[in-house]
Amino acid sequence: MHVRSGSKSMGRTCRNQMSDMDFDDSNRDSRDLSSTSYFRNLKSLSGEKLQKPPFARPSEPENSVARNTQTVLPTRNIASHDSIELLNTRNASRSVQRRQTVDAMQRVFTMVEEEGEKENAPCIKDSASLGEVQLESPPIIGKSQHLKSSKNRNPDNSRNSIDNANISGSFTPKKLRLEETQDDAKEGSADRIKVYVRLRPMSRKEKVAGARCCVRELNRREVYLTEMASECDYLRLKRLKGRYFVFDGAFPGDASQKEVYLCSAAQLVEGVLSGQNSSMFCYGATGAGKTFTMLGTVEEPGVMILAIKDLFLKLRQRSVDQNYTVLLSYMEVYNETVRDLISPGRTLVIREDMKQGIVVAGLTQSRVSSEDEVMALLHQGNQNRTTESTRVNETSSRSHAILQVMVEYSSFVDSLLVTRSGKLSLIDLAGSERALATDQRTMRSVEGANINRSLLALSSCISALVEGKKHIPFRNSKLTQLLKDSLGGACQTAMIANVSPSNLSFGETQNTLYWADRAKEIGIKSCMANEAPQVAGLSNEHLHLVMQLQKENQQLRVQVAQLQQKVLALESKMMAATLVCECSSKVTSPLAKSGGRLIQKENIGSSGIDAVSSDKNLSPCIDDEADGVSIDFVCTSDKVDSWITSHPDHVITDVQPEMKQTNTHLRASVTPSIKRQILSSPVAPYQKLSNSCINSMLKDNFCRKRAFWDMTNSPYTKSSCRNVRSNTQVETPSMLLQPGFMRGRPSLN
Ligand SMILES: Nc1ncnc2c1ncn2[C@@H]1O[C@H](COP(=O)(O)OP(=O)(O)OP(=O)(O)O)[C@@H](O)[C@H]1O
Repeated sequence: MHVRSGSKSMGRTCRNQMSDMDFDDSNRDSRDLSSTSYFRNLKSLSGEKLQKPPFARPSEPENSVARNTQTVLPTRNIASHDSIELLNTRNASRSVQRRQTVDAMQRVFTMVEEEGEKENAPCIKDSASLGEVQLESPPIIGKSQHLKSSKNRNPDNSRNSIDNANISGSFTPKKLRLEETQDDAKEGSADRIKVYVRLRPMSRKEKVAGARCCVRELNRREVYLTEMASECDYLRLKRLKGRYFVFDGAFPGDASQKEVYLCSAAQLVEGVLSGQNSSMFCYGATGAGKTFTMLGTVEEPGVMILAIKDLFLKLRQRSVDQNYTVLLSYMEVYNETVRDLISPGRTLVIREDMKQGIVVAGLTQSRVSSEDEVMALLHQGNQNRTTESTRVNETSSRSHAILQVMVEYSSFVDSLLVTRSGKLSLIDLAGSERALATDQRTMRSVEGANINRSLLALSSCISALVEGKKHIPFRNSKLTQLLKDSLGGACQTAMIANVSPSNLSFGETQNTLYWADRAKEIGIKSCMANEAPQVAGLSNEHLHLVMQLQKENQQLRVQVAQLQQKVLALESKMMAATLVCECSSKVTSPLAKSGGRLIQKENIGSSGIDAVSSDKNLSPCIDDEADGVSIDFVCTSDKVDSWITSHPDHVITDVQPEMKQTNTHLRASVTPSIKRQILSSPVAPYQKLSNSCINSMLKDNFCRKRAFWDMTNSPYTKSSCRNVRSNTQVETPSMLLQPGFMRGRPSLN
């Protein structure tokens, strides 16, 4: 009930405004009229080309018509006139009234055509600002574009709507602004919300129902709304009511999606790329074309898709080394709850953060790197979005959908490397709808009530912002809470008001245009760009060098991290192996006791080295062999043969002449008992070796086992392991400096 009365009150406001425009014949002599505006009204009321009425007086010369116009319809200086209002000749008889109307139309028609030839100025001058598409200004109605050219007109505008009413030849002055000039629009648009209107084509359903067009787009900025009964029905002209609205842009039914995007949202994408927050939302009655504008279809993608494509294109062009991050989130406000559309689940909570502004806690932020990924996420989100068939729209959105794209990238600005970040919010609001008295309280009507409630809250916020109130009731609904940044913050904001052209939706269209007109007055705070210069005072060349070095540094960091990981892995393996060896040298394996072979894994011979160190006679080194205990030892070369003969069962795996050729390095696979014999017996065939011999042998062995140290320029590198031996005598390779590495390593002296 509250909702309905609210929307009714809005309607009443508009109706009252309309009734204010009724003519009053008693003011006839004192009224003013801007002849050009009057002409425009007549034109717009009477279609493409105003026909001369059949009962006009053709014999009357044109100059006398113009003179008469000056007399009957005194024309003030155009610059001093912002609006016109035609008053109703209530007391005049019907025939007189009709005659007056027709006379006035004819006179003004002639006069304005003369004026138009003199002025002949283009209507839209700033089409270059629309990007690639140079919007022309097709004159929808005759030469009304002539009327737009005067810069002197209406210098102190803040509201741009024009009210008029019945056309009966009676006029009364009304202080309403006629229009903004292009320059005014440019100046004023910097610090206020930009508002656009988009008409959709008449639907098949409306055509079947015999609907007529009640709203027209004029010269890409103005919209004329009229309740006309028939465009050619002059008999009823007196009853016609109409109103002009001037916006930042107006799109007719046949405007393409690209045109709409370039004119309205492309500059928001630019804003985001320059480090600002931008947002855009579509507002209007159900079935007016909001979702079509925002999402569009596969053949005709809407603003969301075009903006994302544009964003990625520009990011690739502008970011240094493709260094950019794009995060995307998609949510809906359904029945006053916020839901994640990418990962649907629990309802989300809105929080207000001092730094970040409005934040939705727990909302998924997906990192995306291409348009295709965004499309996939959008598709996924739209499948989760709540849409239902309603009386008016077969695929009616039952929720407000909000797509947020966070961007961060680095680029060069005036030889400075700058990192910028911005947020783009694209919002497809659910449509307001009229609940009928006969409607049952179904889920649809509950949804409708919630939608209307949030839109009512939005209109309250708009009113409060326009009136400059201290308290803005953003907290009245989830939608307004989420839109707080867009409406009342430092954010570039654009609104597209979608309207149906059908006279069957006159009330909704009037309402939408009214609120769109009000929204135009909402100021926005100046937006500070979120940008951080990285290096100051360097030439371009140096900056490139810095970038290159940063990149190399990054790569090296990755490599170092990878190597560190490898080192740590090896270190842990070595420590484990050391422990196993130490245990095996102290405790006799049960396998050995049973005469079997002891298997030692990862044995690098530390126990053998220990034995040598303690014994000083031998230099055995126990190695890991899969099928036995391997022992390395050195004996004098002349004893090798006799040792081999006396131990025929033991396989000699390696015989190498030792450095000085006097000793031979032997490796034998032996049983543990023989190994003990070798280790404990100081007698031949083992030769007592000097420390230097042992060291050199150990170094050889050590090197062979640890070939991966080659990369560290180890002086122990053998030619067999590595082709190049380093000349640099580095005692300890850099990688060995890893903490804990030395613990398991034998002393080399
Ligand atoms: N500019 C347009 N050109 C062609 N078709 C349009 C246009 N605008 C809207 N339509 C069509 O009108 C119908 C209703 O549009 P849409 O679903 O976008 O309305 P809506 O405002 O989002 O409604 P609701 O608020 O109920 O979700 C759709 O079939 C859509 O294809």
